[in-house]
Amino acid sequence: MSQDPDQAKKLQELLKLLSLSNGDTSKLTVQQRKKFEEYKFWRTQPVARFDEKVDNEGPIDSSRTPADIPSEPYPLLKEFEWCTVDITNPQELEDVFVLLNENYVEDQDATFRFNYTREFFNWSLKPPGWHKEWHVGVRIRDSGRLVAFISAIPVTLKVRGKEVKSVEINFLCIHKKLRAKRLTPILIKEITRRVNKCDIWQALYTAGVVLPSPIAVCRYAHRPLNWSKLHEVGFTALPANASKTQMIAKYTLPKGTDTPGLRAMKYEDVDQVFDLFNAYQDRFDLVQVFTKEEFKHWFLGADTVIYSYVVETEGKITDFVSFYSLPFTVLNNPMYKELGIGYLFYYASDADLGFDDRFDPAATSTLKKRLNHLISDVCIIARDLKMDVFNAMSCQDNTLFLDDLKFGPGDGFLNFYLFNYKAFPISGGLTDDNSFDVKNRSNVGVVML
Ligand SMILES: CCCCCCCCCCCCCC(=O)SCCNC(=O)CCNC(=O)[C@H](O)C(C)(C)COP(=O)(O)OP(=O)(O)OC[C@H]1O[C@@H](n2cnc3c(N)ncnc32)[C@H](O)[C@@H]1OP(=O)(O)O
Repeated sequence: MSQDPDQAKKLQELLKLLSLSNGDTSKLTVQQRKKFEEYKFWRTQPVARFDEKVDNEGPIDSSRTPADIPSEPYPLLKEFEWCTVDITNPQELEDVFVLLNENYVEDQDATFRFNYTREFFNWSLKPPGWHKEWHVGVRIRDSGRLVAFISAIPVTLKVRGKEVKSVEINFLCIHKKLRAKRLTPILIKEITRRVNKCDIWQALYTAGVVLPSPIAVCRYAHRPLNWSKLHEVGFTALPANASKTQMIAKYTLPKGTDTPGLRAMKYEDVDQVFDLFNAYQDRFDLVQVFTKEEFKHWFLGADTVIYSYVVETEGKITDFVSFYSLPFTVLNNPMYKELGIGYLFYYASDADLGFDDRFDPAATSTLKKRLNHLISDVCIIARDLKMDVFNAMSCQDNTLFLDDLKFGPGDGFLNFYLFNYKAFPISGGLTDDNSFDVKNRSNVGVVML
């Protein structure tokens, strides 16, 4: 790859964007954070200070009821107006994905963009119990143009065994031209108001940026499925000591899957998979509790977005795995229009369910073997669906297979936050030097889109 300064800068941005670092952690910077007092907005919110000692887990402020919450939206500058985005209306849905596709994440040279689709939004923003009022937008009063968005969906969390009625906040986005104008705090206060009005006081959210205060930190990992294409579009560099042929050989997967009984999940499987899934999730300290209806939505609710598979042996389902698709559009490239990207979502296996302790060496070894096999097959399925890279995080039991299956640690970290809830830290699957913690794994059992 040529290394003129522009090219090098671009490459660096791209690596940051998808965090494909080929396992090179030497350039990792320690995440910078301000002092708590310098977070002008966050210091006013019910969140823990950095390194605050937690005595008891639970709500920070539980003094209010919906009647104490204002009925009117927060004031905005007169050029702007609030809107509730009706994503069942094709034009309004279009407004959201134009905003996100153009402003959510993009490298500076406008070479790549997330290619959010209608199907993706219908799946991610309309789970059972969704509220229209929780799809909050800001429009320019004169033109009606949507320039900011934030969303909440209802979820039930379980934090170390305690159920917490919450929302998940996602897709916060402000048009590039309106950045650094303190619109974010207003959007957050407005969505908080709308959620509080429904008598919900806690939220889960994730961000790459460090805010007060993460309860867990996970790291991205990337498994190239089509190394030549990733290289050709400038996503991944050729290491100095390797040839292209060697890199292609390194990442070549077997021709077909080889787990007997592996097949796409069907509606008829839901009862069995639901029980297996709940039994498996029980091991983690932070999970989302799904109703059966939610389970169907999240795992079977959107063709071409969510892919779910099971392993069935003599009528019994022993394993379940799912991943979702969120491609990048490649702009201005003569050869490629799109990069296919798969994201590991939830999975479950009965491999170690017979053990009392998941860290028992025999339990670890049996689950590790099973997961390596299963996820390797999932990578093959993803490759056959024309995905070019497969992403996973260091959460769940993923550290048991990430290194073995050639997932390279990314430059990106994801911080997990709870709003208005104090909790002891939860391990995110990382050691002190930020490599994957194979021994202790992670106790984060929630996967955020
Ligand atoms: C009970 C119900 C509760 C519901 C609410 C729960 C909380 C939900 C919280 C939201 C969860 C979102 C989950 C996701 O969707 S994370 C995804 C975030 N989106 C993107 O990265 C897309 C591209 N970026 C943008 O659109 C903008 O850069 C954003 C909107 C991110 C910031 O725009 P801008 O750069 O123009 O900033 P500002 O001048 O308006 O505002 C500056 C203030 O905002 C604080 N800031 C910056 N980034 C984030 C961030 N990602 N979460 C929370 N706070 C953030 C910052 O520390 C500062 O506060 P303080 O340092 O002075 O204190």
